[in-house]
Amino acid sequence: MASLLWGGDAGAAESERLNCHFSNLVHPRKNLRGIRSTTIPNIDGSLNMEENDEDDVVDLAANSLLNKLIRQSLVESSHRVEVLQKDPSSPLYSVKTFEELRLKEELLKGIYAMGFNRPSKIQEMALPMMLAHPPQNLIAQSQSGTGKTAAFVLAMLSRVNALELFPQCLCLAPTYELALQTGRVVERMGKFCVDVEVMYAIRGNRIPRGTEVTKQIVIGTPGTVLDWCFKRKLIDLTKIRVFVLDEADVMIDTQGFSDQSIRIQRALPSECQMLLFSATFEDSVWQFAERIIPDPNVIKLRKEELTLNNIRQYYVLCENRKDKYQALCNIYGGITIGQAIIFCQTRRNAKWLTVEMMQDGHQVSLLSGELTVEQRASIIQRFRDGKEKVLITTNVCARGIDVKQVTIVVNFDLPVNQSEEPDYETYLHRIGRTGRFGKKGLAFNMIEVDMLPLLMKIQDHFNSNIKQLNPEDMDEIEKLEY
Ligand SMILES: Nc1ncnc2c1ncn2[C@@H]1O[C@H](COP(=O)(O)OP(=O)(O)OP(=O)(O)O)[C@@H](O)[C@H]1O
Repeated sequence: MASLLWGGDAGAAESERLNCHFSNLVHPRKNLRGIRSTTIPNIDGSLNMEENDEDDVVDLAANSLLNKLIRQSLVESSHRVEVLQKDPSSPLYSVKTFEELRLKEELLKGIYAMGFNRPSKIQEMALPMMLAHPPQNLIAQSQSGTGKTAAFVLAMLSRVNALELFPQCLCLAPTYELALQTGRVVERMGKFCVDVEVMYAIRGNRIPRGTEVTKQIVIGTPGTVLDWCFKRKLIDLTKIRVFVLDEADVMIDTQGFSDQSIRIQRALPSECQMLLFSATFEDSVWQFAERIIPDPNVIKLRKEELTLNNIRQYYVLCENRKDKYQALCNIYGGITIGQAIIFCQTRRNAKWLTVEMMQDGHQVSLLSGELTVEQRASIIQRFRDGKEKVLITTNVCARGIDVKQVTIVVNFDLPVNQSEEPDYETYLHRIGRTGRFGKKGLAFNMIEVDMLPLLMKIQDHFNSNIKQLNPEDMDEIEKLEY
C-alpha cells in the first residue's frame, strides 16, 4: 500500500484513506458541483441570512446523493418489469432467493450481514443475467432506491479474482461523492472477501506515474479514470472484465462525461461484460446506453405515472406577499395538517416566509440550495421524523425526494420558467409530493392577480379543476378534508 502514496503530506493521508482495503471511509464534507456553500442560513431565530435572489436549480447528482443519504431501506417497487432478453431462448430465470444464484459463500455472508433477505425486483431479474456464463451485457433501469447498486456490486465481487493483483472491474460514477457511496457498498458487501480491494479514481487521489495498481476494483469519475488509463497508464483497460456505468442519466447531464465514458468503453476488450444502470430512461439516456453497451439485455421498470387525480387543488387570490402569508395562516389555522411542504420560487422568498412563520411560533424548517447535501439530508430526515411539520423549500425539493406523510402542498409562488410561462413539469412534481400511493392530498396555490392567467393555463394543461377558495371564509376552509 505504501507504494501507492505520494509523500507524507495531507494529500497522502487522503490517498491512504481512498485506497484502503475496505476500511471505514470517512465521508469528506465537500460540496457538490453547483452547490454554493457561502452562508448557511440560521433558522434558529438569529437571522443573519444573506439576501440571495437566485432561483435554485435542480442538480441531478446532488439529488441522487441526497436520496442515498436519507434512504434507510429498499424502495419497494410495484411497477411492472419489462425484460428484453438478448437471446430469448436462453434460460435465464429470475431468482427468488440469493441462494439460487449460487453465489460464493463469502458473498452470501456479506449480503446477509447487510440485512438483505431476498433479492429486490430489479435484482431478481438482473442478477441471473449478470452472473451468467458467458457474461451478458445489460442495460437496466429502475427507480432510485430499488437496489441497482447492490446488484452490480454483487456482479463485480462475483467476478473478481482475488489472487490477480490488477484492476479487473471498473465502475464509472458521475461525482466524487457518488463514487464513494458505491465504494462503501463494495466494502460492506465484500467484507468477507479476503484480499479483494477497492481503489478510487477520483480527484485528489493522485498516484505517481508508473505506480502499479494492484486493487481489483476501481471506482471513479470519467475524467480521472480516463487520465489514469491513457495518460498515466495506471490501468490496463484490456484486462477489465466488468465495466459498469452507474447513474447514466446523471452522467449524460454532465458536460463531457458521455464522450469520456465512450472513449474508455472503446478501449475495453470485446469479452468485457458491460453494464449500464439508470434511474430514469429518457430518450437521451437510451441513445447513450445503446451507443455504449453492445448487444444488451434490457430491463426496464415502467415509469411511475404522477397524476393529479387524487389531489384536490385550490387557489387563493391575493394582493401581495403579506396577503399570501395571511391567507396561508388562515388555511393553516383552519384545517388539521399532517405535514406540509411550501414551495417558493426564490431563496429570498423562502427565507422571508421562514422568518415570518417562525416569528408566529410555527415549527418550520428551510431547505434551499446553498446548503450542503449533508445538511439537506439532515433537514429532510428531521422532517420525515416529524420533528418539523412544515418544510419550506425552493425547487431543490421538487423531484425525487419522497416524504410519504405529506398531506398538503402549498405553492407560495407558482413555478414559472425563464420565459415567464408556467413550468408544468415542476407543478406536477411539486403537487405530486402529496397524494402518493392512492392517498388523498390537498394543494393550495397562492396567486397574485397578475399570475391568474398562468394558473388558468396550468388548469387547462392538466385538464383538472383548481377551485377558488376565499381565505376569509373559515367555514369553507374547515370543511376541506383530505
Ligand atoms: N435485496 C435487498 N434487501 C434489502 N435491502 C436492500 C436490498 N438491495 C438493496 N437494499 C438496500 O436498499 C437501499 C437502496 O439500494 P441501492 O442503493 O442499491 O438502490 P439504487 O437503485 O442503486 O439507488 P440509486 O438509484 O439511488 O443509485 C440501500 O439501503 C440498500 O442497502
